[in-house]
Amino acid sequence: MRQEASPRAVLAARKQFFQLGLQDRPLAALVPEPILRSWKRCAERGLDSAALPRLEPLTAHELSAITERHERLRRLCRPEIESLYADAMQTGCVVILTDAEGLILDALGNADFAARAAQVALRPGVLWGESTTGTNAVGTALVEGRPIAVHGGEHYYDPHAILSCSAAPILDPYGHTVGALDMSGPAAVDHRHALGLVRLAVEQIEHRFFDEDFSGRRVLRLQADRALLGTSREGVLVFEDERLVAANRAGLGLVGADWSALGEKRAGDLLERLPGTDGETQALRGRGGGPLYGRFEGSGARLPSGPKLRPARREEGPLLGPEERAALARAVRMVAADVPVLIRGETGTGKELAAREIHRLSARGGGAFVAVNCAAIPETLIESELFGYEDGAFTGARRQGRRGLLREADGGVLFLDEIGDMPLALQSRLLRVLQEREVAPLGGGRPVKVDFALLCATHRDLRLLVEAGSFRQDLYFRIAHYTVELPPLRRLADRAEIVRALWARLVEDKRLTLSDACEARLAAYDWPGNFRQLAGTLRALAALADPFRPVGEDMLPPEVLAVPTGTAPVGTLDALTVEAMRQAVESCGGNVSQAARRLGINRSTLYRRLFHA
Ligand SMILES: Nc1ncnc2c1ncn2[C@@H]1O[C@H](COP(=O)(O)OP(=O)(O)OP(=O)(O)O)[C@@H](O)[C@H]1O
Repeated sequence: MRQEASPRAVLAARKQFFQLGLQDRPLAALVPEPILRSWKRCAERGLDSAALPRLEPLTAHELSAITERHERLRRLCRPEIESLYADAMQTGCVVILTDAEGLILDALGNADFAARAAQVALRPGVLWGESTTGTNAVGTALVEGRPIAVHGGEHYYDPHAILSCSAAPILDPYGHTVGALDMSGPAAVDHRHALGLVRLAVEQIEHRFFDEDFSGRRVLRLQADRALLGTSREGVLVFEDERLVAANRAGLGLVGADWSALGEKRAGDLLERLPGTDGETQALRGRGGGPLYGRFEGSGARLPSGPKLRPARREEGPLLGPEERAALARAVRMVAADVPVLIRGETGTGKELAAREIHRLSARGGGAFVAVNCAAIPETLIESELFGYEDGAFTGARRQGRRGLLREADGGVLFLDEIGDMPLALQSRLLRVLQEREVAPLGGGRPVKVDFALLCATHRDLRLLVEAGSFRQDLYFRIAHYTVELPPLRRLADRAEIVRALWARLVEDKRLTLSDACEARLAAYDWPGNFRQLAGTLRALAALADPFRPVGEDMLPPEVLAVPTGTAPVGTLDALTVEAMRQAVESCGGNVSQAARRLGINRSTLYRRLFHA
C-alpha cells in the first residue's frame, strides 16, 4: 500500500539518491517502494535526473495515425474521461489517456494547467514511458502493472517536480495492457482523491470491454455482494468450451486466480458449481472461497453464432426542450433542402450530439457522419485531413495517398466543429468546395465530385469574427443560413427534470437513486460546463453510489454545495456581463459599433470581452 511521503522526506531522499549515490534500505523509509524501484531502474538506464528529458513529440501526421489506430480504446474510455474531466476542470488538472507504451493520445481538462503541463511536454504526441521520461505516474504504472501516484519530487527528472500525477494501467479482457489513464495537476495542490477516481474509472472502462461481442462464448458475471451484480464492480469470466478465455481483474480475484489462468483453467477448477440457466442469478461457491452469486449471460454456448451477449447500447440522442426539438426538426428539413446548418452554443451544450441527431433523423441517416474538430487538428494537418492528398504529395504523406474527410462524407453529413477556428486560407478552399461541389486533393489530383450535407458548430459569435476579419463573410453567409441555438443549462427552467432524465439515462442500475435534497442541489447549480459537466458529475455519483441508500448531498462536489437551494441560480457577474454584451450585439443585428454605443463602452472592449468569453 502506498504511503504518502512528505515533500521534506522526498527532498532528503533525492539528496541521498541523486547526490550521494545511496540506494539502500534507509531510503525506503523516505519514499514509497515503487518510487524507489523506479528511480533505480532509471539510474541503471543512465538517465540524468538533473538534465532536461529529451522528449521528442510526434509529428502531427504520426500522432493522427496513432490516434486513429487507437480509436476503439479512445471511444471506450470516453465516458470515464468525460467524468474525470468534470472533476479536472474544478481541481485544475488534466485527464490523460495513453497507449500501452505511455504515448499520450488525449489530454483534456483545465486550460491553465494544460498550458503549464505542455511546458514539460505533458501533451499529446509525447511519450511518457518510464525508460524515456523517468519515474512518472503513467510510465511507472505501466512498468509496475498497477495504479500509482507520483507527487512532485518523486518524479525522476527535476523539471517534472511541478507535477502531481495519478495513473492506472488499462487491461483488456485477455490481460494485455492496452493503455493508461492518468490525472495530473500542479504539485502544490493536494488532490488526494485523484488515484481513487482514476482507479474507479479504469475499473469501469475494463468492464465496458465486455460489452463487445463474445459470441460463441459463455460470459459469467459474478459477485460476492449480490447487489453489485450488473454494475461495473462485478467480476466477469468468459468461457469457451468450459475453458477460461477472458476475464476482468475482479472476476479473477473472486475465484482466487490470476491472468495465468486464461487458457489453462476450466470452469470446474475455479467454481464448485456453475449457474445453470442463462440469465438466472444463482448462489455459487468458488473453490476454497466464500459464497458468490452469478449468472450466465447470453446463450453463446448453445447458439454458436448467436446474438450479442449484451446488446450494444445505442448512442442516445440529446435531451431537448420543446423549442430545441422544433429547431432540430427544422434543421432536418434544411438538410433535406441542402441548406447548411450552424449549431451555436457554449461548450458542453450538446452541439455534436445535436448534429448527430440531425444526421440520424435526416434522409442521409444511412450515410456517413464525418466529424472534424477544426480546433483540435493542428493547422498544418487540417488541410490534408479535409481535402486528402495524392501519392507522395509531401514528406510524411502515406504512399497510397488519402481520400480526405470531405470525400469520406460523400453521401452523408460533414460536421465541422469549432468552425470559427478554421484558418483563413482553408476557409477559402472550403468555400470553393461548397460552391463547386467538388474536391481537388493536395498534390494536383483531378477534382472529384462530392455530395454531402454540411453541419457546422461553434461556441463563438461568427459575426464578430467576421467583423474582426478572421472569418470570411461570404463563408459565414453560406454556412449560417439556418442557426440552431443551444441554450446553456443555467438558462433552462426545468433543470430538476433534466437532472432526473439524465440520471435515468446514464445510470443502468435502477436501484441507484438521488435523494431529493441532492437533486435540488444539482438543479440549483449553474453548470458552466453544461451537459458535459453535469453528465460527468452524475456518472461519478453513480460510481460511488450504494444500491440501498439514495445519494445524499454529502457526496456532491463543494462548488455544487456552495449554491444555496431554493433561490434562483445566478451566473457569475462575469458571465452575466458577457451575456448582456451578446444580447446587445444580437439586438443590433450584429453591428458591434452600435451595440458598444448602446452599452456605453468602447468597441475594442466589447470585442475583447466577447472573444475571450
Ligand atoms: N442535450 C443533451 N442531452 C443529453 N446529453 C447531452 C446533451 N448535450 C450534451 N450531452 C452530453 O454532454 C457531453 C458533451 O456533448 P457534446 O460533445 O455534444 O457538446 P458540445 O457542445 O459539442 O461540446 P464542445 O463545444 O465542448 O465540443 C456528451 O457526453 C453528451 O452526451
